[in-house]
Amino acid sequence: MTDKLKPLREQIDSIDAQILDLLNRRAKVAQEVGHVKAETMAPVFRPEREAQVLRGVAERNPGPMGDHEVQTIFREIMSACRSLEKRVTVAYLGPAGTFSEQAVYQQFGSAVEGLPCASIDEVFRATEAGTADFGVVPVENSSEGAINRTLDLMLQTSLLISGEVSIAVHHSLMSKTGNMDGVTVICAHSQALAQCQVWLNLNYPNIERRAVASNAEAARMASKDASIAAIASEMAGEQYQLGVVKAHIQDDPHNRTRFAIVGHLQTNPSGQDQTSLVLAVPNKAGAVYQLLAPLAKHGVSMTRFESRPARIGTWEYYFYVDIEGHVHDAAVARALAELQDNAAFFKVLGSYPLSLT
Ligand SMILES: O=C(O)C(=O)C[C@]1(C(=O)O)C=C[C@@H](O)C=C1
Repeated sequence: MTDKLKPLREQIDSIDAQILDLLNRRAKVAQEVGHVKAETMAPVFRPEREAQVLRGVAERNPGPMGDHEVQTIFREIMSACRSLEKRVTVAYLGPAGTFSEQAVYQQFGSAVEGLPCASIDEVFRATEAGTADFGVVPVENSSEGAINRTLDLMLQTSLLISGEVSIAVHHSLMSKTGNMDGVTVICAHSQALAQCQVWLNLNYPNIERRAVASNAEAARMASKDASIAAIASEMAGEQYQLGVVKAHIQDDPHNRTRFAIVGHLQTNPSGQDQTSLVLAVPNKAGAVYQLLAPLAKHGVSMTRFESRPARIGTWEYYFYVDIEGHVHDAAVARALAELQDNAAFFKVLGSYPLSLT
């Protein structure tokens, strides 16, 4: 056994030495890129370039390593190289251990400075003020729909969307002891309580449910008090040393949340992009149909259409629309110019690479 292992491990050692050498050669080139960018004040984080690199390695991957695993490794390599140019600070809805934090690492890799914020409003404020280079905010959940606060803030902000991330959301019921003995209340964010309501009605119909600021806050509370159980990610549970009563209790096994990366950056085309808009029309028959007609005329696909009541009285609704393509694509530019002419309100929230997952 050991005789057979020894030469194989020697091969691995030799390959590791080559990988290490290549990684550092890549890092030195990234440092040079950093110097060029510093001279021209160019942005360090380039989402379109990172998306192209990650798509490229998956396309060229001969296996046996899976495409997702290869992309995860290259995401970390770019994160480490980027941090040699500048360590990017990213604000998110905290505390640490939330799905928002997971979204930060999924987009930026682990060589990033996370800035946990108490609310979605604060994520926008910190990014607008430059305390953080970027912010990560939840946009919609596959079972609960839009995150209305984010949509409302998108309307007012000067920030642009520069990327999106989709996270699989798995909730676990956890407590200090790992069982429900003596538990009188189950705490979680209201969204998580809603996403687990069928399971909770079946299994713990008589235990009080209490909405708190975040799932991570629920986990922190449960770590201090044995009468409290929390619904949170297992990552949050580990952080607060909770025992798992039952894993994956969300009603929809495919539950996902989509997050937007917001910042001051205008992202260049990556080849596979999406553009987010907010629109409003005068309140008359056929207005929405007319408004969207230029998209069909120029062959631009709409991938999302969401309405929010306007609370200022002038128009009835704001429409949040995602379309395929980048504002710099000729067909998209033509469609948007015509669309803007018919709209009572028109705002481009940003063009950015489609998320990998
Ligand atoms: O190509 C660049 O602009 C780089 O800075 C290099 C690099 C990389 O490591 O590949 C790092 C950071 C950017 O976000 C994109 C790519």
